[in-house]
Amino acid sequence: MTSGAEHVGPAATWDAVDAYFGPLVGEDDVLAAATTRARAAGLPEIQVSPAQGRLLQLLALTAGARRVLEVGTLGGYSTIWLARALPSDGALVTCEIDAAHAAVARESLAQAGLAGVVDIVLGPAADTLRRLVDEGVEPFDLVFVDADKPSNPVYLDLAVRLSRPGTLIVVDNTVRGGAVADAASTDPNVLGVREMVDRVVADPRLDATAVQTVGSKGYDGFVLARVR
Ligand SMILES: C[S@@+](CC[C@H](N)C(=O)[O-])C[C@H]1O[C@@H](n2cnc3c(N)ncnc32)[C@H](O)[C@@H]1O
Repeated sequence: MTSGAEHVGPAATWDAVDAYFGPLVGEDDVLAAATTRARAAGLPEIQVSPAQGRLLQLLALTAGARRVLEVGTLGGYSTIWLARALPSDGALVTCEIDAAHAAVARESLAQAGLAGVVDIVLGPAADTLRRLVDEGVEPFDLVFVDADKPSNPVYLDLAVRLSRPGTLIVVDNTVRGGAVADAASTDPNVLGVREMVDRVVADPRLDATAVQTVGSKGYDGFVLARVR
C-alpha cells in the first residue's frame, strides 16, 4: 500500500476536489449565505470548509449528541453545521470573544432558524468554560475547539471537565502546515497545539487520533479525542 502522498497536488487541485465533492457534502443556501454575510462584514475567512463542517455534523449525529460546546464561533458557520445535528431538545453553547463576530453569527443563526437552539456567549472562552464547570452544567456530548491556539491546553482540560464518558472532543488547526512536528518551534500557536497533544497523550481517560487535511486554506488537521 502506498502512502498516497505523491497524489497530493497544488491548492488548485484541492479546490477542484472540494468542488467535485460539493454535491456529496450538500452545503445549502443558508450556509452559503452565512459565508457571504461573514465576508461582507469583513470577518477573516478562517471558518471550516463545507466538507469539514459536514464531518463535524456527521460526528455529532453519530455520537447522538444532544449538547454541543463550541469554542470559537466566528460567523457561526461551523455552529450551523453542528446545531443542525441536534434533536429538538438539543442545545449548543458557542464561545466568542469578538462582539462583531458574534453579531454576524447571531444573524446567520437566526436565518438558519437556530436562534433558539444556540447560545452565543460573548467573552474569553476560558472564563466561559470555567463558569460552566462552576455551575455544574449537564455534560456536553461533543466539544469543538477552534479559537486562539495558544489556549488549546486550557480548553482541553476544561472540555474534559465538561464531558462524560463517550464525549468526543475535536480540536481544529492542529497540523499548521506541518509545523506541529517541529519540536524546536517557538510559534505560540504551534506550542499551544503541542502542549495540548502532550496532555492528550498523558491522559489515560482519552483515546485519540489525528487527521491531516488539505484545502484551499492550506495543510492542516484535526485532533479527535474520546473520553473514556
Ligand atoms: C477559527 S475562528 C472560528 C471558526 C468557526 N469555528 C467556523 O469554523 O466557522 C476562531 C474564532 O475564535 C475567536 N476567539 C479568539 N480568541 C478567543 C477567546 N479567547 N475566547 C473566545 N473566542 C476567541 C475569534 O474571534 C474567532 O472568531
